[in-house]
Amino acid sequence: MGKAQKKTGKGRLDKYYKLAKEQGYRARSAFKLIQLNRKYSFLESARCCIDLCAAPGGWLQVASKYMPANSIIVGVDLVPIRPIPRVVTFASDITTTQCRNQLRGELKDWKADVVLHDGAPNVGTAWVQDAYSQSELVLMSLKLAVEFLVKGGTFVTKVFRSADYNNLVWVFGQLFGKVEATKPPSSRNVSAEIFVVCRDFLAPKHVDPKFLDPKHVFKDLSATVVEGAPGVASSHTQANVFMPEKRRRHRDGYDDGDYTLFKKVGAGDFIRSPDPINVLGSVNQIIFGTEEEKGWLTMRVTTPDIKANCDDLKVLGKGDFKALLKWRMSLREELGLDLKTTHAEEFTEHAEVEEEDVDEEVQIQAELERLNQESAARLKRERRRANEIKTKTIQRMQLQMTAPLDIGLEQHDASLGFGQEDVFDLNGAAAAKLRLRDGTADLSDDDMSVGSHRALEDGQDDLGSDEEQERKVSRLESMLDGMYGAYQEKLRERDAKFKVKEGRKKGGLLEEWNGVQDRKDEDGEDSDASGGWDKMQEAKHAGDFSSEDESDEDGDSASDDEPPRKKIKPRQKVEEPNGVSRAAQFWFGQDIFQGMEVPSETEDSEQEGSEDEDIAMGSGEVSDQASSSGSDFETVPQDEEDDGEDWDAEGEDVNEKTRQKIQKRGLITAEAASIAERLVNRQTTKTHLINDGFNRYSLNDKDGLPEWFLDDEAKFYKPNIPISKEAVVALRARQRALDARPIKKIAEAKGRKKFKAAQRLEKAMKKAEGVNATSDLSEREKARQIETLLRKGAAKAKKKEVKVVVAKGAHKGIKGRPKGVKGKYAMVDARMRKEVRAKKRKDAASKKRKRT
Ligand SMILES: C[S@@+](CC[C@H](N)C(=O)[O-])C[C@H]1O[C@@H](n2cnc3c(N)ncnc32)[C@H](O)[C@@H]1O
Repeated sequence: MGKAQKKTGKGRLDKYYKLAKEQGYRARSAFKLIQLNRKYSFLESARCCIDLCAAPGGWLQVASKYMPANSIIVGVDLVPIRPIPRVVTFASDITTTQCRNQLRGELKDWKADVVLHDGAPNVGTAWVQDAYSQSELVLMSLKLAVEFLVKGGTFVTKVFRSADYNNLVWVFGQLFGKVEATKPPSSRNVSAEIFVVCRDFLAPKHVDPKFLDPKHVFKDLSATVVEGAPGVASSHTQANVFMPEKRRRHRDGYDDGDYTLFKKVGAGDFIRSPDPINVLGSVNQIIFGTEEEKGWLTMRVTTPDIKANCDDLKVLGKGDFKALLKWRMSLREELGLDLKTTHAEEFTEHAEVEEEDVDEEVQIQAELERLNQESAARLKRERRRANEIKTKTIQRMQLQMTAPLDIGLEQHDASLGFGQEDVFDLNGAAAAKLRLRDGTADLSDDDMSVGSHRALEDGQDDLGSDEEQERKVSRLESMLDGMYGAYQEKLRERDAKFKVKEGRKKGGLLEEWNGVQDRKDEDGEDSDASGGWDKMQEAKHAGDFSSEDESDEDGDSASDDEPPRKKIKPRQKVEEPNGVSRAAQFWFGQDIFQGMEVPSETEDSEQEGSEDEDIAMGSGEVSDQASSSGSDFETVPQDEEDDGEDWDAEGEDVNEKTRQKIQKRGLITAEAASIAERLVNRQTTKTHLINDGFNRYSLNDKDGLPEWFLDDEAKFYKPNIPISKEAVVALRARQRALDARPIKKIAEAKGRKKFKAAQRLEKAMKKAEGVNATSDLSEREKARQIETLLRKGAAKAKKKEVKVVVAKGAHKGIKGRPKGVKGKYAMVDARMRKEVRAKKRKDAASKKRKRT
């Protein structure tokens, strides 16, 4: 079996649909006749053709094209057909004598060579029009064919593979010499339709009227109709009300009578029927006709929803059917047809009565059990509450509703538990300790957080000791750091800017002006850690503090002569007068190097002269340059830790990188640009800048402070450097110029657009060639079609908008296109969004759990 095709949506717009559009046919069904004619060639030789059920006129168009000129073509349909050249049409019901008379009027005494019938009952429109089933329609068309066909003529009809099929073919066989059933390629596989081509009409002088009487032809099938009566639906017609979407069309054709009869059932029948599902699946409406049924309408159980559901069962969804069945159950209980459901309370009462009989011991046992259960439930509740609080706290943090600092202050935050008490409520901790010692701790496992557990485990430890306190604090700190990490992670996910900032920080591209900083700042490792104070101290120890003014002078004069950017030089290492850096001195000063000659760094240094200025605008740094002049200061021995800090082998590289970046990109912050401007205009000097570096922000001791606190400080606790209007304007102008430059992506997008346009045009050209090669079209028609194709090819195909329809209210349970919705649509479930979000949340939570 071939792959099932969709009969709705995109499946409908298949190759033949497009071909029909391209070739100007009104319906894709035109290709069915083309293909049938290709196989049996009945049109070319025909002089008169009757098309029964011809609207919108696809078959008529084909007939007019393939039949010789001046032939007679008559089309009939219930609905009017737009005029077609050389074709006579009228609107009529082919099952009526009026139609027969009209045909007679059109043909006069002519006989038709071909009678075509492609009729299908208009399911879902007027019930009257659907009074005949497909098979009956076929028999009616055969009746007309028998009357109007010439001897040897051809009758082509559509038949659905149903139980009637064989009977119909038998009748055809009685009237025609050759009867063949075929399914043209353009007929969809999903459709049960089949075409029967009856050739060589025998034109008997007398046709037994029974051959054309549905009652006789479909006689043995009448039982099915009886089966379809309300309340006793046949298994064939019964719909699976609980899984309507899974219902499949039977391969042997339409369900008989399923679309031709509008069935009603009395509410009484539904309530009393032993098989309510069958009733619901086979009727369209439940009515309240009798007095008894009308009485049910006023009952409380018969809600307005139930009444509305009864009105049209075909539009109901699963929930509505369930409601109807529940309603039926309630009514049956009321009517005494079913026993009332025994309620739980009744059982309880019963149990209580019995309890009086059981002896005291059992009662105590039960009481104990109850208490146990109660306490277990209480514990569970508390645990849940603690979890909720914890989740909320984290959520609030993620939503930036809580500063991380607040978490520590939330004394009742169960998630932080005992450790928190230790830090913020020492009395509480002491009391807990006492309780533990006295053995009066009445805390159950669940009453304690992680912290308290640990406290219990370390029961013997002295909680009041400083070490213990420190341990607790550090535990809390690490917990907070962990939470902060999670919070930052979230921030990073959400905020692209944050990512960029962090990246810059890591890359050592500090953009803000932070005053004079020590060398380590440049590494981006311990930014601000020692501040200007350390720098000053360092300079002092290095013995260059006294020479500052001197170097200032040099610096100033240099800045006077040249623009500041030229003056930017790689950072120099602080050197001792003997040419060895202080760090190297310390290193080689260790015992192990005793007696060895200390190498001179100046030899290897690429730097030229120590008096060079060291102004790094891009990084917002102005660093002092140690003078090489002799020192009047006593060198204070450094402790070992200092050594590590001062050892800055990569410092020069980083500075070089910064310098290169500035050279490449220029000054990128308004602060840096303003300072540069002031330097150029001699409004400030290097000395001033250095002095400005010693401010209240530079002398902060940041050791041991938590990361989140330092992050916050870095954002808000920093000097406010004045920026000039001109600097801002200049930077903006540069940014605008950058923005205006065509970027690679735009160029790529343009290229793609061009490429697609070329592709479209090429496709249109190919189609046009196809049209040109068709022999069926006149030159004029060809020209018109080619023009349309090329026009369409040149235009960009518009993306069709998809309308989203929520499957609730009136749309609930609807299959197929909802009312009033045109074009493409997507049916969505109202719950779906919530469920998808909940699933995402759960997945994320479980992932996180796995990670930790
Ligand atoms: C599939 S369409 C026919 C398409 C047509 N062969 C074409 O190519 O355009 C079926 C047609 O049967 C018509 N029909 C159904 N019952 C009819 C009846 N009793 N009398 C006349 N036409 C009827 C419908 O109005 C509908 O237009």
